[in-house]
Amino acid sequence: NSDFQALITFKATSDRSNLLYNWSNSTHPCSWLGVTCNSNTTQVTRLVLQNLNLSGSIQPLIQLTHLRLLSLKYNNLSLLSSLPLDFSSWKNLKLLYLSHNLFSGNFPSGINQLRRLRRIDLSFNRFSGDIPLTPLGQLSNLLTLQLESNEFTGFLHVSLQIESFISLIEFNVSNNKLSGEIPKPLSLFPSSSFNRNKNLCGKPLLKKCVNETVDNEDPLPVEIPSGHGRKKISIKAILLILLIDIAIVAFIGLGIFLCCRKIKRRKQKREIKKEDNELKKSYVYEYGRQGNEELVFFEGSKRFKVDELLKASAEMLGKGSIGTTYKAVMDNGDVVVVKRAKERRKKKDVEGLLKEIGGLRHSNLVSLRAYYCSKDELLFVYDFFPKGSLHSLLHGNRGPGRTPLDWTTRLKFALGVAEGLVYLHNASKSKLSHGHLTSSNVVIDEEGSAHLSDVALHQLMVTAAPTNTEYKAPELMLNTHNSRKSSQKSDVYSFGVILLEILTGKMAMGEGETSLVKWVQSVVREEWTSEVFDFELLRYKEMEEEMVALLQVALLCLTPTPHNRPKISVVHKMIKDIRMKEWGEFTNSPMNNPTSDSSPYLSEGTLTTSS
Ligand SMILES: Nc1ncnc2c1ncn2[C@@H]1O[C@H](COP(=O)(O)OP(=O)(O)OP(=O)(O)O)[C@@H](O)[C@H]1O
Repeated sequence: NSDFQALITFKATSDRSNLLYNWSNSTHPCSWLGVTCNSNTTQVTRLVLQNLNLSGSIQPLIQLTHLRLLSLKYNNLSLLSSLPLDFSSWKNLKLLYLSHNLFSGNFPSGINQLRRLRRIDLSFNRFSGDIPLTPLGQLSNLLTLQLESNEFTGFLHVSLQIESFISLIEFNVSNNKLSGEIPKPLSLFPSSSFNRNKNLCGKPLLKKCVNETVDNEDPLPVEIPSGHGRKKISIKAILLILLIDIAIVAFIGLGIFLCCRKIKRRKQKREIKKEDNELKKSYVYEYGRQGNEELVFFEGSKRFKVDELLKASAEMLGKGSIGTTYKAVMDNGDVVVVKRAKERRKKKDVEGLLKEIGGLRHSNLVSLRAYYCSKDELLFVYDFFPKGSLHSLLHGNRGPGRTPLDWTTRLKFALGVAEGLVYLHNASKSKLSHGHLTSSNVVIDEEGSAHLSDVALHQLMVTAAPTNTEYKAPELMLNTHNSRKSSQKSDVYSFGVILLEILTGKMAMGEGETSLVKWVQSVVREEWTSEVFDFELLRYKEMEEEMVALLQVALLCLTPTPHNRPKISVVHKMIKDIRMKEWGEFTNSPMNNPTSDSSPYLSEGTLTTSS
């Protein structure tokens, strides 16, 4: 086996202190210190040999083509002779940690071909020469690039044609010998990323760059013939004319773009208005024709008449599998959500279950305030939650300007949803279940608490089935005859999917062909657990244990057979146990303090108990 042969050669040349004493023929190489293999124990996938006084060359390890993690931190490894390092054979490598060694020479070649790379740490070595930033910028999965405390020279050149370093969250080239201006894509990193480079200048460093182009007479005047003989136009003037031309074209383009957008928006508004009118019309029609149907309110709600609801200005929030949801602002300022079901039902068939649903009261549920059921119309009235859904907080506006969701807030959402479900599952003898738990059916209040909406609504419907199959438990997918019959155990499965969304920041449908559930399960199987977490969570390194614990809870909820899936009360307890500190402290979360100008990330500090 070439992998094992490579390990033996490496030990022979590098382990002079014989600290790799169990690397012997009497045991299988996959059980050797620091070695992890694939499932058929034929190839090495991880090699972690830190602080083992290893010296000499890593050349033999280049053979390990299935490596995903290589960490050789804190050794005395270097290059033998003047052989250049070529890492291009490590096609599967995701994490590369070579810091605190004696590597020298140019930046190892072939790194920019390792498309799966997420972290590169070459810090505290003696690498010299240029940093090939433009090729490295094409590594679209790269999260960290640590090159500090080496002897790199030259300019930090980044090609602007490509969206360089779009994924990078940590970058450090401090304490090198770099010079010139820091390019724009990198200037967003803190000054600590660039400090101690004598000749580096520009943002974020305080040192301004002095324009080195000499402003003397134009060295190369260009002669252009004119009607009156020859006139000299400088290169500067030509550039200026070109720039003005480009600006005019851009201006016209922008004008056209804005016009198109305005027309499109007007069209959308007209469509929404049409839908609103439709809603109003149907009320008028019903009310006018039958005259005897009214909204049925549940205990504790402020009451109003259907015609008051009619006068309200309505805005469509979205269309779901049940029907269309509107936000309605009444004349007295009251704001409610009206859900208009696609399906018509006879009042006698639904009022029993609706009474049960209307009687549910819990701080993590959206209470049904009222319903309206006539021959042609079925409406549900709820309170309005201005912060919107968990889905929009997690996945909305993922571009620049997004406010990241900190870990504590996410953990609080998870606990809130679990608490709502525990209440729901124990609220009645009829063993109510939610039936369509998704992140868009979890809305968030002003205090940052999660509330389950659309509770049990699908159980009222005959034809409308939940469309988002990503949340459906396997037993609902397989049993077509009974596929609409959700259960408390299928709620637990859907909750598992929501937990994965909270942890990964990815949508349930996943990317490409693979659903989120399948993707997470495959990554975890390959022991890349921490790789699944949302990059917004990567800065909470000290809380990774809590994330891993919540991931384990999520995977338990996703157990394929309902019989082996835990009850929600067990799941709730497990989430509660993740953080042993008082959960009451969550009220300090920045979600609850919108006036706080501190970064959301700082909220983690508020968790330390005073005791
Ligand atoms: N009480 C509420 N307050 C604020 N927003 C709400 C409320 N109820 C629902 N919404 C939002 O309105 C939008 C439309 O909701 P709707 O339930 O009709 O569809 P959906 O949740 O996207 O789809 P489906 O329920 O079929 O999965 C969603 O973005 C949802 O988060």
